[in-house]
Amino acid sequence: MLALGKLLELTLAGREPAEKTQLTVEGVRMRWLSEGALEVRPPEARDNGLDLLLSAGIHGNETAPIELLDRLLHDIARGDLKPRARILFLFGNPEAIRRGERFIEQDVNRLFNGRHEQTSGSEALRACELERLAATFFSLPDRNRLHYDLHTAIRGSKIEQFALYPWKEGRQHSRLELARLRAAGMEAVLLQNKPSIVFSSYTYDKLDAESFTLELGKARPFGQNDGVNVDLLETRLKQIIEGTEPPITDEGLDGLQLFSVAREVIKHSDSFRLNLPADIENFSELKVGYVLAEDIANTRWIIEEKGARIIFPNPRVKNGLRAGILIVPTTDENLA
Ligand SMILES: O=C(O)CCC(=O)N[C@@H](CCC(=O)O)C(=O)O
Ligand SMILES: [Zn+2]
Repeated sequence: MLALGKLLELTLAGREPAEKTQLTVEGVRMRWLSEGALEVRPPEARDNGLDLLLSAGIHGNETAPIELLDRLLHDIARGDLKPRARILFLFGNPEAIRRGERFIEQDVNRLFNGRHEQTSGSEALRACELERLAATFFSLPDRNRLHYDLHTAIRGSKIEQFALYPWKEGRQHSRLELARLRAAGMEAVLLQNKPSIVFSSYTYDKLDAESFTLELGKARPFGQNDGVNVDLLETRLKQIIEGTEPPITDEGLDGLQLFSVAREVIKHSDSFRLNLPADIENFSELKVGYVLAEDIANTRWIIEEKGARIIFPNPRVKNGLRAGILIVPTTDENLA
């Protein structure tokens, strides 16, 4: 296998490769761009016009998605997977990956869409670099742009695999992309309804990609991901990469559950208290009238929405950040 196929090993060791560019026997060019960043380019005659950004390890302890990208890269470097798409592989937070932590000082996935400019430190610099790498990658005209930012969650979930679809004023969510996600094993999609500071929102909003955060299961250390079944996603990604994806029909979404955001629960102060059991699962339902959280000056978050569910509850986030998302079921009537 070509040495550049070992991007994860290089990243874990904090090493630069001796050769920055390598060619597979099929003429696929692999180019190391920066720590945890590698571009794959098919020979021009095989290029099908898709630019695919695959990122993982934006949170360093979410290892199943990192292992998945590592397998895809190995296959490409060995010549077993023959890309027709241009691909950018990104391991988001190398230092956090080395330490097995979600982040070191700041959550990188709260530093996009300009947020990194309002702060300092190595993770702000990394967010800036990830924006630059993505912007350069998605700068070629007349190409299809697709970004999957792969994650696993802190807690268990009533719905194991789901996607979050960013929002942009005047842009409709694509039914075709949702059908593709369904085929890739996603059981639900949260349709966002306002701007956000996560990586997928940056590439959706600023770079015109079809972008998604994908949640694939529960976060575990390297080598302990048997419980995270990414078979359907892995198969679909290989088909997308090789240009052999079965045609997606835009008719039924085949049971894909759709949700919209009712409210983001923001932690405003150190007095913030979340009234949920520590082991509550994502997508747990909350009854109308339930006092979900309390914060400074007797402010209370009370459930008003029928059918409300909670995802990503986390009272330990920094003040000013999202400590959970309240979601409600929605329909497919506004899809393009
Ligand atoms: O389990 C959790 O609480 C967080 C899992 C995770 O990292 N999710 C992403 C979602 C990004 C998005 O909103 O699109 C995150 O919180 O950064
Ligand atoms: Zn994550």
